[in-house]
Amino acid sequence: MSALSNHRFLKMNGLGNEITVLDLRGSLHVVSSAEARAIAADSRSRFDQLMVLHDPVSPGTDAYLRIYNTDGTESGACGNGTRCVAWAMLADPIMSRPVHEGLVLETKAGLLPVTRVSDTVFTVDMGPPRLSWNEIPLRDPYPDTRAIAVDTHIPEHPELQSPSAVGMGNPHAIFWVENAQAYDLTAVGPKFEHDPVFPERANISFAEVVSPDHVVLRVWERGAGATRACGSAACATLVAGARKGLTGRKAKISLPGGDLLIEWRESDDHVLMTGETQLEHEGFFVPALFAGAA
Ligand SMILES: N[C@@H](CCC[C@H](N)C(=O)O)C(=O)O
Repeated sequence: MSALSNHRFLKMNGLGNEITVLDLRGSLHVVSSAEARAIAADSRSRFDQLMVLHDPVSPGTDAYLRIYNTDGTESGACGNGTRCVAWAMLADPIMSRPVHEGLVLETKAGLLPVTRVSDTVFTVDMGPPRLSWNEIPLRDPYPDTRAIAVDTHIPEHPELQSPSAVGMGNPHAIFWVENAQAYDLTAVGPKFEHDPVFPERANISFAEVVSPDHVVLRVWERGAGATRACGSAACATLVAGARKGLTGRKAKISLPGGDLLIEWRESDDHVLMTGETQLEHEGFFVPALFAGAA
């Protein structure tokens, strides 16, 4: 029987980005790719990202997070999911413990300090953007210009060329377009996600600048497909927009699921993301879910 059988989970969302939160603190179990896919396949626990809490690793942190996409692959960052985890650690009657309000979470990509703005609104310090080609990562060296633009295109859309590339603990490519609604994400997204220029694949964004402090964004997520919101993509977009002179260092990023406020702080180069979280329901994994999943 899987260690996850009968285990409690929370189904949440961050602006419609579907998040399942699982608390494995106190356990040595590491969710396998097959277990993550099985959890994603069930309608009660369906997710774009599965956020798994483990015991803290580095001194001064409150939990270590493993983040899984729908396809079972792991990511170093998920902004919307991090806000959901913070809510669970502070407000869920079972997951919350008497911790201080200023949480510090850790992922394989680094530290994520979180502060609570109101009951359901949190700010995540997503850290500094990664702008060199080997940190994003890209296949080939690119000079660090005002906005790194990578050479990728698909024949069906000759206008979609040279997206900005930014790492936010995960790889992002941003196309600057006149109308973000004009693209069929399911047709175009996977082609760019798997472009060999991105050795670890990439999250693909279509960004429409409304004004220097407002961008409309649609995102095809690596390993999860079209989602209603992607926090790290919103951060990457603001950074790339500011470097290109299209936006200021603070902007509202409007996604299909709602708005995120993003600030690229001048004093320490960190990117701050503020937005809502919502609890949908709690549940328990039925043992049959993991039949055949190692
Ligand atoms: N939705 C997330 C990003 C999730 C990770 C991504 N799909 C990846 O594999 O890089 C967010 O809110 O940041």
